[in-house]
Amino acid sequence: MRRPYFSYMEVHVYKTPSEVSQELAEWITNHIEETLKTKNIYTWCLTGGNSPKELYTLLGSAPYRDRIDWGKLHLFWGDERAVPFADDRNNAKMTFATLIDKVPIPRINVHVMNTELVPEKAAEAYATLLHRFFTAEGQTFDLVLSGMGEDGHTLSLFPGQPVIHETAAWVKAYYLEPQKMYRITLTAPLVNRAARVVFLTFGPGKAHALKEVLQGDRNPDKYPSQIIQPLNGELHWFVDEAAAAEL
Ligand SMILES: O=C1O[C@H](COP(=O)(O)O)[C@@H](O)[C@H](O)[C@H]1O
Repeated sequence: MRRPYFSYMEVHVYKTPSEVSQELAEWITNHIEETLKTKNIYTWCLTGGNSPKELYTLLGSAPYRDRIDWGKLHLFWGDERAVPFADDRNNAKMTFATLIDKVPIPRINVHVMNTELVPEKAAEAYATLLHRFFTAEGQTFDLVLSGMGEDGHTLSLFPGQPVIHETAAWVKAYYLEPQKMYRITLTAPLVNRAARVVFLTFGPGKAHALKEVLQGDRNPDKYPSQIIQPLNGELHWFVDEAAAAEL
């Protein structure tokens, strides 16, 4: 088994995707409550994809909605497809529909990637925004929620793309030829300084990639999720039994 070198890693396995979402809703709510006992704001980087929809719906409903001090949260996104906000493929659009429109968070605390700009400018603008919250060293987000595709990608770090190995820029835009689309993504140097990174992933289609990411030889070009290794923070995987079947 590949030995992780980050400070802490835990794999949380539950029977069904719904159980995973419920446990993670409780876990995130507890983390927000605990963190806000000692800090005034909680910075949370969100993920797109299908996996978080039930989680977001739970967090936008009682009892979680009422336990969270939404005025102290700042929401960001880990990646975005360079399509208008109104496009169903837009990650932020999905998050508004499932969570943000249901909770009393000030709009000024919700930091979407501006896909009206050309992608490189959108990445630059997002990096500038992030520099208002985080310094060049030390902890960044309180929480990064991430997903993993069947091909092992996370954020918009897709297999074989040079952006996987970015060491300086916090945000990058690039043309993803197989999808004929620009992607805008946070990079490992920023995400790996989060206090906690949580991957949420389900289903038999993810089982092989999950085994390779956690137990295979190091090969982030093939399995980009391996590049996410919080330096001083915690890494958690919330998965269902089907995704965990090959571990
Ligand atoms: O392309 C993307 O996919 C991943 C994984 O999505 P899922 O539907 O398999 O959960 C997601 O984390 C990322 O934000 C999205 O842009």
